[in-house]
Amino acid sequence: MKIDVLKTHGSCNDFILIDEYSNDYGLDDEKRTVLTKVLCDRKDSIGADGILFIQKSEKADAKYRIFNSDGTEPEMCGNGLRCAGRYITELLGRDHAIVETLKANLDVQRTENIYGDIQTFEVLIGPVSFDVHTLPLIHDQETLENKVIPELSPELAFTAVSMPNPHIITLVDDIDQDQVAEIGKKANELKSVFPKGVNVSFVKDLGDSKIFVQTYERGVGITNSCGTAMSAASLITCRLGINHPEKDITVLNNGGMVRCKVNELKESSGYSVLLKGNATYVFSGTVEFDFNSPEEFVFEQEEEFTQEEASYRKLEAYAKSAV
Ligand SMILES: N[C@@H](CCC[C@H](N)C(=O)O)C(=O)O
Repeated sequence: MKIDVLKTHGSCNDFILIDEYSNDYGLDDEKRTVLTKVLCDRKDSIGADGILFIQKSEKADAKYRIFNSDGTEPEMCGNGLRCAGRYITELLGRDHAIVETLKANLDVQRTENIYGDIQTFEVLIGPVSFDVHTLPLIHDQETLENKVIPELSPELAFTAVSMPNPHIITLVDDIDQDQVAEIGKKANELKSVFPKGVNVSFVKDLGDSKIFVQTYERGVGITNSCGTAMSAASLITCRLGINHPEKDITVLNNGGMVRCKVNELKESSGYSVLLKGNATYVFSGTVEFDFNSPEEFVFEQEEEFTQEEASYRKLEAYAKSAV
């Protein structure tokens, strides 16, 4: 069968988008898992951190499901939601859409460019919960805030939060990528504490409402950035009194930069986080795929979005100079 694919990225967290809204490819979850594992392989395939499947919805304008590169399906993906949101709004000919995700229907909206002429979208991340059962995290208290998890590390203090996918966040003076990889891998092997795995982020405060975030993603590994992690990190710095709710926080990462704004929800005394950033198209093409011999797929590239990529390189350079 022939499947149209679109390569996109949000802060260089990259995804292959497959439109099941307009096309009936007859996919079921087993096939989606096979497609994801084969097409996301960076050595012998297109390569990506995950696949975004765009589908029709009975509750919202459209639905998106994200599969991590290892074939697992998480509850949510912030960078992916901006890319899916751009695609859905373009498909529907609008600037705004409500998108169904596994746990909530979320708002996606085109917004002012984050830098130069870069197409920018904002998404409202939630529901947010500090209740350890929502991750889940096996712990003897209801919440874990700025505390050591002895099985993971004797010295790093973590906060656990679901966005609604599971995150633990630690604030450090300097980020050592090898340590992020080591602790991230360990946390995801520690099933007695994190039965469903966890995204692990290290955060450095740069002052002046700026932070740098590096994440080890469940189901992927180290990525250039993770949207829900950057939203969680912004929230945690507000809880620690480093940053402030209702004020833009610039979040730098290895793939560029986004802006987050933490909203305090008066009615529930909870939070949501507004995540603003690029939704960039890289190339489109088709994949000739036979599920009986998945490894023998043939990919043909059709269009390269060179202007978008060139504009994004300028943002990357700016973000590097801002660290
Ligand atoms: N990259 C994402 C998060 C994707 C899901 C994550 N790996 C998980 O398993 O929870 C983002 O931008 O939020």
